[in-house]
Amino acid sequence: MPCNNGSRGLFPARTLGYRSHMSTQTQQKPPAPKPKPKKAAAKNTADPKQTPMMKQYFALKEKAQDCLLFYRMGDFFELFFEDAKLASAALDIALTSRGKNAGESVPMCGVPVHAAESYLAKLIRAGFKVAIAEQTETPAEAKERGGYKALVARDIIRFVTAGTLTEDTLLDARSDNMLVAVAEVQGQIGLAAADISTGAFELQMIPENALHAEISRIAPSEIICSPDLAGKLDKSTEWPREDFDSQRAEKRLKTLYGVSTLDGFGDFSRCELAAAGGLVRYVEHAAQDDTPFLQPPVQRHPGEYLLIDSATRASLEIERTLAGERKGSLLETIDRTVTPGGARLLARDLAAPLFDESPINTRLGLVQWFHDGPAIREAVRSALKSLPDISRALGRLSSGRGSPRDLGQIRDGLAGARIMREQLARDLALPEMLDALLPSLDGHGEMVDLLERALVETPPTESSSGGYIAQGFDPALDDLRNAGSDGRQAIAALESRYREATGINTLKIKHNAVLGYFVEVPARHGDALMTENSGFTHRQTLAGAVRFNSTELHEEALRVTQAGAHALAAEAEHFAQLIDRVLERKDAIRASAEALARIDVGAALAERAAEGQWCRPSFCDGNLLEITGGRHPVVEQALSLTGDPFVANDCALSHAERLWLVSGPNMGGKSTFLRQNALIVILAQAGSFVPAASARLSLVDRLFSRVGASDNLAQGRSTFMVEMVETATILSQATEKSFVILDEVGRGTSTYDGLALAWAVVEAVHETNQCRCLFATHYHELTRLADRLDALSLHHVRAREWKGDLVLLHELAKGPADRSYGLAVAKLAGIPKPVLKRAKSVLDKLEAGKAETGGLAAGLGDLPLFAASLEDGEEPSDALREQLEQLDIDALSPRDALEQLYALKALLESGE
Ligand SMILES: Nc1ncnc2c1ncn2[C@@H]1O[C@H](COP(=O)(O)OP(=O)(O)OP(=O)(O)O)[C@@H](O)[C@H]1O
Repeated sequence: MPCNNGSRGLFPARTLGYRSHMSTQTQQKPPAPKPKPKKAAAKNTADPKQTPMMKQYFALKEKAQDCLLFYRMGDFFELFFEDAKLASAALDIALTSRGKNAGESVPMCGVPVHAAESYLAKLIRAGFKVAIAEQTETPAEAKERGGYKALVARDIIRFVTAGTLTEDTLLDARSDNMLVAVAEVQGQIGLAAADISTGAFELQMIPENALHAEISRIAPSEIICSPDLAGKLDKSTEWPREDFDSQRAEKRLKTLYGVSTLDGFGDFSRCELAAAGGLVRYVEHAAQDDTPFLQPPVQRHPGEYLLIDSATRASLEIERTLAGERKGSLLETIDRTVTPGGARLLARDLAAPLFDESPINTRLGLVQWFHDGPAIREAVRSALKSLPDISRALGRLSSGRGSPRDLGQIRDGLAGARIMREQLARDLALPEMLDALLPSLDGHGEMVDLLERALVETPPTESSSGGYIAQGFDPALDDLRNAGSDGRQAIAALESRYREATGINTLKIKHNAVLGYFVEVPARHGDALMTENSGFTHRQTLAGAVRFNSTELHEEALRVTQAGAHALAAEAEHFAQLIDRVLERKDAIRASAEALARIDVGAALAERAAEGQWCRPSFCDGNLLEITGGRHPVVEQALSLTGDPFVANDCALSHAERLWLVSGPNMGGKSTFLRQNALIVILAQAGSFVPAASARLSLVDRLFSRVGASDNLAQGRSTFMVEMVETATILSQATEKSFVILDEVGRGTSTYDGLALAWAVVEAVHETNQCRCLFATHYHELTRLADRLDALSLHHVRAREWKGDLVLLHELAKGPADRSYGLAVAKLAGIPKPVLKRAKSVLDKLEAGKAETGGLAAGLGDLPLFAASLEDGEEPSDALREQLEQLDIDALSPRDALEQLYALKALLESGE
């Protein structure tokens, strides 16, 4: 039975030699993680008559826990029991059965080994995890060990999970693939995030209320956490608490990086260490104790970034639309990167805009340089296009899953980087960012030369068949190859000689995997070669042909196969040495990859800016947001497909005019205006030009967006409840430096309740949070607030009725809207005429009533302001509270404490 010893993908070259190492490692492993029975596992029914194979299967399944078990049998990975049912349904492949267990037939399905990656991709995407059980010895070894009937030993060589992938075919080239681990130590939360495919690794300590926002920024493929946190995190996998122990974690990290102290990487808190330790252990487990490829951890400080909570992130459709699509998102609209590394970096930048002017300006300087130099931009972008993804090639090589093609990619990527450096260095006035990046594009000369000499031009993705070491690199290898080809020529010559000698023109020398080389003649000539002195030995008779061997053929064949085997071994040795050489320089290679990605992002943003006539934003102190001619990039792009122009609008917020109340008809463009300003803030702080004629802003620390109730954000909770939860978050967290967009707060409930809430929220934002805010509303009554709130001003989107039809101008103007145009919009939408007519008569009645009673907001005229009413509410004295405040608990003996409790209780009952 062949054992795959290819060098890439799921089947690292270590499958066989790995055995002893694995068995010792397996014994040392900490207790297996508690299974999370997300998907049903195979049912292990004890059956006294179980075959040895079934016993082995169940032992492996026990180890695989909540993963589907791919059990290697010959050229197939087989799945049994529940696993087979789940996989056959998910993969749409036939479910069969094999033998019996506990009297019932065993469901089974299988996938061919050579196509396993594509099936795996499907399963992982469907949310499964898969354990790969390989044969760890050959049938011959098994026979030697345990006699004729011995079962081939198998073991799990890898757990394939969404967060621990490295294979090209299983990953999206343009997105990071993040694994997150969360740990809690003494009430503090640590978060570790890593992309195993590139080795990126970051740690941070975060307040619990920022955890979800951070997870939504990272958008991980997989989350693991200790059992006590499992309830707090959706879609997470529990992992044993001991792996999150901070002391063990520290040791694990020191071993991983071969250092005696972690001080050189940062001053990590216990919770950060715990999270990092859990993550490293999980990755080690997934790769069955292979050392994970992880860069030294980078410490992240939340204060360095613009904070965006998950609801805001979702509603602004930054990386994905509300429907979960990349298409239609801000990212898709601005992404002009030409390399996968650049695309991933742009997504990261956009997910975490900065809160520090200096690095933003450094990024903007790069964009500006490419913006102002279309020729160099074009040249750089076309050079980048042809470069391979070095980060991921390096990731695969580091994790032992590399192929000769990955070495070729490193060679081509670094050669390209060197040329790019030469090209860029010709310019004397480089921006600060390029000055800093250029040195890391070079310095690999010797290694690139080596790879150029050693590898063929297009190395294969499989190392097992050889053929990737270039001719002339190793004379001994060339000799072996020559010996092989001499042998093959000699065999060809032998064929002609035999034809002549036997007079059989149809005689052929052929080769197959079972017999090796043999002489074949049609059946009718078989007898002629059967004679004793013919020099041929009979091997096989088929229906139409007879096959023979000969001493000469045997000798030549031996020469060919031996030379071939030696050549393969020589290539494998070179392969291992070349990988070592590359890994010696992995930090420098990674720096080159990062520099290329940054250059790609800079040039891509410049390209986008030039395409859309975007401007460079500038920053100032205070609380300003001054945009002239601002546009919504996604809506503008959508409109351009139909040829409709986008109407640009200005926004001018400052501390003295920090709250704009925007009213106007439905479909008038209120939401678009609100969102475009939020997107401009994100783009600016991410270091991009922005879709506007000019933009000046003071840095925003937190961005909040609360979208209209009809926008279908709510899933699981009622729409109004979601609206209120999000509004509550804004009111409790927005600071003077924040920017808030509130779209139709209060719409999701009865008119009176809605208006009352909207009213109170506007007052609170104005008086307490004092942040910059755009507030869109249909409650005309709110305009009265302009009289009492100094920093609130009124604006509306313009519309006109022309010949009975509504014309939406999408243009923002000062002052309140004159009317709501609700019926006119309904007409536009095609509401039947009788319904419209009826609505009109109801409206007339309502308006007549409003004139009599003063309308919905009658009686609000003498309502005290929000802040004033708060003060009123806080005033009454409270003896109980006062007495409690005076208590010095630390100074109390237990007896005194009890007495105090009695006294407090008595006070409460006295009603004072
Ligand atoms: N500035 C603009 N220029 C051109 N078209 C625009 C502009 N703003 C909005 N639109 C168009 O109008 C549509 C509706 O805009 P939007 O959703 O912002 O209106 P709205 O006032 O918030 O409506 P509602 O009150 O019903 O929520 C957009 O999808 C877009 O097609």
